[in-house]
Amino acid sequence: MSETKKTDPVATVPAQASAPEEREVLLKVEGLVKHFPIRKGLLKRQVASVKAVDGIDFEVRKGETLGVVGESGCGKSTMGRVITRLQDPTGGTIRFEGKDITRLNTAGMRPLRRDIQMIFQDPYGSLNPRHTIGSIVSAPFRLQGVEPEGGVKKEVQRLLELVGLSPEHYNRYPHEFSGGQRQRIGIARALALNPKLVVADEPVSALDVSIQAQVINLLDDLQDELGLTYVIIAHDLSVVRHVSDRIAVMYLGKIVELADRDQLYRSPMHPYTKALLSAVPIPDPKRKGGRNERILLKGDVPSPLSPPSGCRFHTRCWKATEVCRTTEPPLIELQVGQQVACHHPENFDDQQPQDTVLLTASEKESEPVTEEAVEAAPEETAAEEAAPAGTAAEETTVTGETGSEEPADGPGEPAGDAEAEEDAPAQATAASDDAEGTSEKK
Ligand SMILES: Nc1ncnc2c1ncn2[C@@H]1O[C@H](COP(=O)(O)OP(=O)(O)OP(=O)(O)O)[C@@H](O)[C@H]1O
Repeated sequence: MSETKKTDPVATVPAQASAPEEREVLLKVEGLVKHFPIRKGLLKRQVASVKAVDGIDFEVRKGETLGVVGESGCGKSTMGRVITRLQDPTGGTIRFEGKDITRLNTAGMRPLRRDIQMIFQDPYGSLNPRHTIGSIVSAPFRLQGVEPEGGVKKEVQRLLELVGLSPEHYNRYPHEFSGGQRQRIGIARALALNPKLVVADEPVSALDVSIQAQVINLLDDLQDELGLTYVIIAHDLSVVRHVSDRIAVMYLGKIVELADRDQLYRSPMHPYTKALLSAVPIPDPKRKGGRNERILLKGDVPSPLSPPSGCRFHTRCWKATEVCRTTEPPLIELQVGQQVACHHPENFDDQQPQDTVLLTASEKESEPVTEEAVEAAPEETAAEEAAPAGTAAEETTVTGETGSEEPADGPGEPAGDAEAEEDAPAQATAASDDAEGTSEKK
């Protein structure tokens, strides 16, 4: 963890020797694209595609935590599954420790399955109820043919202790545990093979708020102890706040802002980031004076089937002008440690100062309002977790690449994706605990 985290109340961690930006790059993603084809008719002709991830670039350095946030449907989970190669990308490249892993097949990925692990959202669905905890946590050893020193049982018991469970839980079954404990079991399984990169997809969103901090703190402690690198996906900025070194904000398949955690919270540059942040409760009322307005994002996230032209956020942005409608802003580093894709950023010089006339729609769109006004209409905050209207589910039948029909509000199962089945069969069936240390989402 970086030095910046020392001040966090929930994360008291020792400072690392080197600053995050000096550490070696572990994962590098360039131009990453994942489109899901939509097929219709008897011949299953492709008629459109869901642009879940639509050209994103980022890197993750050894020992750091990258938080990824955004509203539901913006492509976070898809990004997570593609970078772990549970799903194949449609385009772009993924490099892990300098090696191009974008097109590796199952056999090629096999040794890397030890190094790259995923923790999923649902601690209830991800553990096979018929298997004992010992069998679940030892699955990665079986699958990789690894015999730990001292034997599998001893190692599994050590892992259980590491995640705060008792070694005596070895012979118990998942239903005997609470949600938080089950997520700990999932974490123990993910850590079994001593991975270098852990991608955690909404690791606490299915848990009680009171338990969330404990699990996040556990991940944080484990990172220090084991030198792990994390990508933590969350829809809520307050979840990633305490553990992230840097945060990427996604909107409709794009990264709109990627910045050091403190910079992002102190002076967000993308209006969307500002809106998301304005909905995060401030725990310290003394600091409230600094931020007493919330931004109510009106309307829903547009459909990823046909995202808006230019800047994808322009249909909901209160600052949008003509250039936003016509020209996509590139993600550029406007300030050291802060990349933004916006023509009219907040807290920085306007990038298109000549373009001053607001789009008519923008004038009516989201706007800063006072806390009092928000309290009168709390249901419209940016943090709202409503499913995006106009997603594939509502508009048409979405078929995965197998041609199998699946609802678009929950289509993220690797098993519904032919590519995933072909190239990562172990992960596609992870719910049965037979995955190589991973667990199934939802
Ligand atoms: N297998 C699939 N087939 C078709 N569309 C899909 C598939 N998986 C995801 N999508 C669509 O891709 C878009 C992005 O989904 P994704 O789950 O990645 O978003 P998210 O930001 O993680 O949202 P959430 O927080 O709700 O999981 C959504 O519109 C979703 O319906």
